[in-house]
Amino acid sequence: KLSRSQSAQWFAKDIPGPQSYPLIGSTHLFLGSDERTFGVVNELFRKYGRMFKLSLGTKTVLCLSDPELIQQALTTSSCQDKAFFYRFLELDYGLISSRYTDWKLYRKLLNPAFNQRILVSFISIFNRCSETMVARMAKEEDREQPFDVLHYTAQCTLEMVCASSLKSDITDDPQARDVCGGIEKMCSIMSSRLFNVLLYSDLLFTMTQRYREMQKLRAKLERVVNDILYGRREEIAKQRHAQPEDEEQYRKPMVFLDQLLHMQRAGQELEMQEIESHLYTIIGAGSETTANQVAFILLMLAMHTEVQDRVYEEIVSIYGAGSPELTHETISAQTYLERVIKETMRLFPVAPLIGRETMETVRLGDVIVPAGVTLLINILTLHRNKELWGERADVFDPDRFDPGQYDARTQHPFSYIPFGGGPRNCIGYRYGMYAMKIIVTQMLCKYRLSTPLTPSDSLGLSFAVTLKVGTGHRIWIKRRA
Ligand code: HEM
Repeated sequence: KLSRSQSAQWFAKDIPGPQSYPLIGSTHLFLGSDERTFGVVNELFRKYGRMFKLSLGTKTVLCLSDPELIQQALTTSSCQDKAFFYRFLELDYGLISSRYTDWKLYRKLLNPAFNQRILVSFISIFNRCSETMVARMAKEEDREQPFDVLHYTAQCTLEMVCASSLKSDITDDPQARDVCGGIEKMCSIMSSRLFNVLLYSDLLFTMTQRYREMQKLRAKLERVVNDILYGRREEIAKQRHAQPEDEEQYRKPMVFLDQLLHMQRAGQELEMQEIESHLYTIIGAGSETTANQVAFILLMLAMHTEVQDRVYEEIVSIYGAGSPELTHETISAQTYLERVIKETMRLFPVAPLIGRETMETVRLGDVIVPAGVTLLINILTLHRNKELWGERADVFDPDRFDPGQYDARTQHPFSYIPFGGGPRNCIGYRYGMYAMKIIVTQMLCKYRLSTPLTPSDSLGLSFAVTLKVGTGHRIWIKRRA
């Protein structure tokens, strides 16, 4: 009888892939800087196309590039466990990493916290946080050296998530400001384990300097999160004491933290460890992704000033001059901005690598895949595949998403998945779209953006859970008349 890893290797014997050696697999290919490693990964996806196998230590990873296979992997119920490397996030109970069986209940109970009515009620919060961010940026006006706009968007999106989903105002809190850089650094340490087989062992990892650094960063984050969590818990207890909740009130959708604190499993509240895991997940997933994505959007607008002018014209035509009055209706009317966001997410999807694990034998295309095999999807190379996006796949062209040009009948639905796909897609995609639209609108109302970077420059992309740029999202800002 074959062991799980032997049967995983055996089924893949005829599938093409790079040279692999005992114990290390193909990880020798990934030595060097993060930028080089990500470059090699992307090159492999481009070279092998449809499907190839990659051995990471003793793990067999099936890499998928074909939208049909990706759709199967993301939607089939027996592929809904997360890949082994999500364990490195150390968020075992949060939505992103949890086991499929636990996840089903979590997702069902947390979905209402992202319903349309709750999101619309966040617009004023997002607007206030964006205005604060733009006001902070005044010190960068007309500077000779460009600055990395990510520093500002990271603080802004963290404040947004805390104020909306966690009901906690952390504006200008120095502890919280520290946390932004901390989350970014933690992501970089966690993702560095993926292509370094020596760090798969928790024991070896705990002996490294990176681990110690991670513990320190986590302790800082814990202080902020605990203040929020225990503060809100006490408030709810006081409210309950003053006015006990009736059945109807209890069933009303609440914001994320309240929904979590009311969540019950078999009549019992969740363990504190589970609640904390959910909180870290939502803070990381909600702020890191949106901050990086919006930084890419601002960089693209700075690079393509004709596109920026069109977005600005649309803003003026909807809001007139002066401070914009943002509502669900006006934001929905910003259709050109939406195309710009979609096109940026095509070229620079901030969650570029996602993975699943087969839970039982499953057929993917013409291959029978046993249980325990990791499936890896590279959203960045999928979105730049010339067979799916044409010869100009690498060119930034928001009109690609003009409803007159975009043909949903010929474009495979899984050729564009910036928010993932299937049941474990992004729970916050509408939240993220609102937040990004509002930040960009506030930025462009006040500033005209430019950058020394050009479309032909290499941005030095790398993977650190989210997509990173070596050059930084460097822009200049000039106040509009
Ligand atoms: C531009 C913004 C965003 C992008 C590009 C993005 C992207 C993604 C992707 C690709 C996934 C799937 C991960 C996988 O398959 O393993 C995901 C999942 C998730 N995202 Fe987002 N996300 C964004 C914003 C947000 C926001 C604002 C929140 C919350 C406030 C959020 C919370 C989550 C959660 C909790 C999951 C796990 C869902 C589950 O498995 O049930 N994301 N996101």
